[in-house]
Amino acid sequence: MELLNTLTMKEAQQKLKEYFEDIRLEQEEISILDALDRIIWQDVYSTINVPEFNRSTVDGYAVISKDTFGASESLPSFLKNVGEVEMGAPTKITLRSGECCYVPTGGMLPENCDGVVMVEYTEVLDDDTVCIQTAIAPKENILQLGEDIAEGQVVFNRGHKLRSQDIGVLAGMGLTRIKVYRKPKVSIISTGDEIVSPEEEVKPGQIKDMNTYSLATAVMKDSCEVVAMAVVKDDFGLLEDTLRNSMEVSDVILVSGGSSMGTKDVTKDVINALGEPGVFIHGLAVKPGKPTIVGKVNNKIIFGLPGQPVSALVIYQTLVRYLIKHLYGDKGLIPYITGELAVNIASAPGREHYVMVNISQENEKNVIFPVHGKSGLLTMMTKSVGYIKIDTNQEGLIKGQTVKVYLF
Ligand SMILES: Nc1nc2c(c(=O)[nH]1)N[C@H]1C(S)=C(S)[C@@H](COP(=O)(O)OP(=O)(O)OC[C@H]3O[C@@H](n4cnc5c(N)ncnc54)[C@H](O)[C@@H]3O)O[C@H]1N2
Ligand code: MOO
Repeated sequence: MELLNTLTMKEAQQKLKEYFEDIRLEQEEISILDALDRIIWQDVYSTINVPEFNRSTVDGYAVISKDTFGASESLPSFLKNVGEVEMGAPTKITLRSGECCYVPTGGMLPENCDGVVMVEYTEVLDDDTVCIQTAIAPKENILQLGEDIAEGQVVFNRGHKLRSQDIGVLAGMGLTRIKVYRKPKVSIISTGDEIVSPEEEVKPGQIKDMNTYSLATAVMKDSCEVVAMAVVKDDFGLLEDTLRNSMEVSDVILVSGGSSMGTKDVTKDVINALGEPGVFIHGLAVKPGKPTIVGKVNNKIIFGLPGQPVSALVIYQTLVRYLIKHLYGDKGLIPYITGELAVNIASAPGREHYVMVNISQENEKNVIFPVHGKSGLLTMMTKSVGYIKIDTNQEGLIKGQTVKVYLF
């Protein structure tokens, strides 16, 4: 019997990169309101300064900071009040030594002003005189022209994934449309004679489909477009037809089930029948997820994920996501947090283990608890916040050891 020729996860990622080096997504231009979590296509330069004028960050009196040096509540400085800055309008005031003027938060600073004293530290003595009860340093309580973004500056690099704060900055630079990578189009196919739709009643031996739903939503979360979903019986011809149709409309196809060594596990043979180069990975030295398949046909990427719901999602997170990020040039690192293991965790060397975990916070420390279970039991993942990795050659991890938790 053929044995799975297992690669480490790193080797598999490397191989994926080699096979798909030539596949790139095109760009599209979209409104920034639709751009959350999308990946920037080209470096973004600012054509303006932000802010576009020197402005105050407090409600107070615009001053020449030197005029306040040495001032205190008991020994205040007295400055001549020469007027008021209007919000949202330019000011013509130019301060001379010994003068001040009222400026609201965000208001334009008068010429020569290099700081603002908060109103709390001032007292208006009469129409002409303001008593300053504190000293301020040069540049205190002001934002200078271009201090946030300078004209001509590269604000975002190609490959950056847009977050809400980034979209705010784009708006601040006057950009309401942005070029991003087109979303990868993904088809999700679940195989198995036993799989029925969640709305259907199950007969003995049948189960309700989980993988289509968990994988489709995982893919959406990674800024991909789900173009087709199908449940297919374990039948060579049916799966071949479904895959052929999916290849017409998708960049990536995720098949779950039928990846192992059973007589009805046909995913690998079907991918090979579709064309060259066909399957180039079958078997990973990981747990869960050992029978994973990856193939390439006509520049389309086909994953054969293990049918077990946990294995399918774990391989999605560790391998499929790696490829998706590569496709759209996302340079973002996979975030993790660290914590201390609450207990020993055993592991057999030879495979990289992914152990689901939960976190509790004790004495301001993250304490990490494993959530054990079989890879057919998806609630193992619903009870967890992420997973830790145990290296291929490690025999386990020890209580108290610091570990990285990759969050879902
Ligand atoms: N002789 C061997 N048997 C198995 C091996 C092996 O190396 N040698 N590997 C085991 C491992 S590890 C896994 S994981 C599974 C993978 O099996 P398949 O990819 O062939 O998947 P199926 O047999 O079709 O299904 C496995 C299991 O998952 C359930 N399933 C499938 N699809 C769905 C779905 N869409 N929603 C919910 N649950 C699903 C299915 O009913 C099965 O219970 O192979 C082991 N065997
Ligand atoms: O490794 Mo399989 O992927 O768990 O049950």
